[in-house]
Amino acid sequence: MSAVIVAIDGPSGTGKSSTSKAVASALGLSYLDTGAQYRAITWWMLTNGVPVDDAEAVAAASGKPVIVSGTDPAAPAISVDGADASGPIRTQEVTAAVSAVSAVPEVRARITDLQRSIAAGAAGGIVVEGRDIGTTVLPDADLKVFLTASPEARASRRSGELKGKDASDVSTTREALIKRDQADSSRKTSPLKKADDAVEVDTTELSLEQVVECVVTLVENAASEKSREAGTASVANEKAGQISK
Ligand SMILES: Nc1ncnc2c1ncn2[C@@H]1O[C@H](COP(=O)(O)OP(=O)(O)O)[C@@H](O)[C@H]1O
Ligand SMILES: Nc1ccn([C@H]2C[C@H](O)[C@@H](COP(=O)(O)OP(=O)(O)O)O2)c(=O)n1
Repeated sequence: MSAVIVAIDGPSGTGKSSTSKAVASALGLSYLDTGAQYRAITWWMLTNGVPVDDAEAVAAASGKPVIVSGTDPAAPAISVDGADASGPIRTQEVTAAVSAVSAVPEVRARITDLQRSIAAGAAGGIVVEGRDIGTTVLPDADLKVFLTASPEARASRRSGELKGKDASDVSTTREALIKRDQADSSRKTSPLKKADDAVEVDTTELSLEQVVECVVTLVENAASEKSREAGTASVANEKAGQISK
């Protein structure tokens, strides 16, 4: 299969991470979780005493942390200043602060550069998941998928991950999700938005396996289209070469 670049965007709990990892593993592609990068920079701000609601302070510190992302879908990894950050970036404290930090333009510029260089270095192709991959980070991606699901489905999936949950957890999770969606969709710089040329997949009534199957087919079709175009372009170049001789 040709080295395809796949962008998977959508709000929280639509299945981006699970789908992207499974699709990348099935097709031998690299994988990048861009939400983990925004969580990592947020965690660094919190642990270094930067007031996360002060956009100027966040902007001034945005170049300091060294964030390194792994791209193996079977072993997602992220470190900050050399320390493994995969556990700490999933705390409630980070989740509550990440929308504010990721709305700061200097933070986005820095993380976007990092994402583009990782994608450019993935010689065998990559699945990149986030909020603005199709619209801003990789607007020339070979395939763009926008996952959606009802707020109820997303909240019940997310609260299903919590330990010792009770009935009130679903509604609390639902409120927190909706608040984060609103913040992520209404920020000025690169908001959460479906790209015009993205394929929208509503996952509300689908199992994870069905979503993975659907996206694998979309990627395979995009890869065939890409190699067909490359073939057509090389024939055209050959012809142009013969004409110019
Ligand atoms: N189609 C689906 N049906 C049921 N559960 C799902 C589906 N897709 C994902 N999940 C589950 O929902 C939770 C959130 O999925 P995740 O991939 O982390 O979403 P996102 O990355 O969009 O926030 C995970 O526990 C995952 O296993
Ligand atoms: N490309 C991206 C990815 C994530 N973000 C921000 C906005 C999100 O609320 C946070 C966290 O993203 P993450 O994908 O980890 O969130 P969930 O898995 O949905 O909880 O990061 C972003 O602004 N742009």
